[in-house]
Order: sequence, then structure tokens, then C-alpha cells
Amino acid sequence: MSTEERDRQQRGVYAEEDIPAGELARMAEVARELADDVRALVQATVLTDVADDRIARARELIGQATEILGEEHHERSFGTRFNSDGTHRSWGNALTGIRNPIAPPLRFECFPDKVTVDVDLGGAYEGPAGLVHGGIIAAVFDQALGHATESAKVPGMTGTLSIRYRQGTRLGKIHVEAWVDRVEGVKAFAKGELSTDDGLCAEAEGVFIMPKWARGEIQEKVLGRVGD
Ligand SMILES: CCCCCCCCCCCCCC(=O)SCCNC(=O)CCNC(=O)[C@H](O)C(C)(C)COP(=O)(O)OP(=O)(O)OC[C@H]1O[C@@H](n2cnc3c(N)ncnc32)[C@H](O)[C@@H]1OP(=O)(O)O
Repeated sequence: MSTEERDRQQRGVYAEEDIPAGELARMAEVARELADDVRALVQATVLTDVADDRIARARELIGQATEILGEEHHERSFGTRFNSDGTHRSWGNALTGIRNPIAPPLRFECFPDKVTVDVDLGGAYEGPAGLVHGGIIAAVFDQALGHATESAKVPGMTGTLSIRYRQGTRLGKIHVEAWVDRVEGVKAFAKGELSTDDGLCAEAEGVFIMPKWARGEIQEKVLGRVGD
């Protein structure tokens, strides 16, 4: 596939919609509840110690649920949808998506100089025994630094991300802070820190770049909208 065709396809996953605020709120509630249920299922799947016959029964029920959810579905991904009321939603996002049970999910607080997030990473995020997987930590940093660039109105895609793991991060509550250090043209340089009750566990820095194909219309839409 040519670069032009790929860029065109990529622009296509950004869609327009016109949904009244009340209806959007209702849809969000339904999405959150479903994702919470499936997240609980994932945790139960990792930690269960029941006998094989109980697992077989659970699989039957899960199969039925999968069939129901598949009755109508989006083709490939949820993408990002810009609503007429000036909001946008990326509900499939793997870290923040409210309808994505893989997402921890991250809920950011935005301040003028930084973004922060507190989240509980349980047994489903394990790497070394009892500790959070390093790839999950990288993913959390990716989103947090990316969110800091968006919050500072210099959004971009991750060009380079580097992480220093200072000590193991025990499964449980983590606190992450991220901020934009400096901006050079289309490049935003962001930094972040992850800590727990044990103190500082990891630090990150990254370069976030607005890609050529998104400069202009999509950039303006992302900049002008609030959303989740
Ligand atoms: C779409 C809108 C995004 C909105 C996001 C909302 C935030 C939400 C939070 C999301 C969080 C989750 C985020 C995710 O999960 S993002 C998913 C993971 N990241 C990717 O998939 C990115 C893949 N790569 C690309 O799309 C492009 O190559 C990028 C975007 C990186 C550059 O794009 P493009 O190729 O069109 O740019 P350019 O050629 O005009 O170069 C411009 C400048 O950049 C310099 N350079 C180039 N590459 C790199 C590099 N790898 N490191 C450092 N620097 C690099 C280059 O030298 C030049 O510098 P200068 O010569 O000007 O000094």
C-alpha cells in the first residue's frame, strides 16, 4: 500500500457525528458498565481457582455473551468521533477507552502545568511476580505524556519514548504525573514520573509529533475539542 493510501485510510478513522448530549451521556454510562463487567471477568479469569467443570460452564456463558455483543459491531476499530457539540470520543483507546476493558482505565486530571492520573493496576497487569509489567508501565507513560501534550495544545503521536525503571512497581495503586518540557515546531518534548507508596518507580521522556497527514484539519479538530 502506498504512503498516500495509508495516510488517506488513517484520516478515515476520524468520523463526524451528531448525538445530543443526554444521549451521549447515556451511551457512556452503558459503555462504562459493560467494560467494568468485562474487566472484572478478566481479573476473575487470571485469579480463578475453580474446578474444570466450573470453567467449562463459565466458558459457555462467555460464549453466549460474545455472540450477543457480536450481533452488531464496528468493522475494525472504534476510531475517534467528533461530535457536533464540540466533544470527541476515542472510546476504544487501549489505555483510556471507556468501552475498552483492556484499558485500566486511565482518568486524567488536567492542571495548567501538568496532567496526573491515579489508577489501581491489579493482577491482570502483572509482569515479574507481584510487580507491574514493564510494557504496561511504558503504555501508561505513553498515554500520560501524550495526554500532557494534548492538554498543552501541542498534541502529537509518539515519535520516541524512553523509560528509566528505577525500582519494581508493586501491583496496586500508582500515581503518574506528566508535563510538556519544551516545544520545537511540530515536536513536543514531554516528561513523566510514576510513583507508589514505595516512592519513585519510573521516569519517562518522549517526543510527540503531529504527523504530516494530520496537520491542518484533524489537528484543528483535536485542538478545538474536549473529550474522552
Ligand atoms: C493524529 C493526531 C494525533 C493526536 C494525538 C492526540 C494525543 C492523544 C494521546 C496519545 C497518546 C498515545 C500515543 C500513541 O500511542 S501514538 C502510536 C505510536 N506512534 C506511532 O505509531 C508513530 C508512528 N510514526 C509516525 O506516525 C511518524 O513517523 C511521526 C508522527 C513520528 C513523525 O511524523 P512525520 O514523519 O510526518 O514527521 P516529519 O517527517 O515531518 O518530521 C517532523 C520532525 O520530527 C522528527 N522526527 C520524525 N520522527 C521522529 C521520531 N520517531 N522520533 C523523534 N523525532 C522524529 C523529524 O526529524 C523532524 O524534526 P525536524 O527536522 O523538524 O527537527
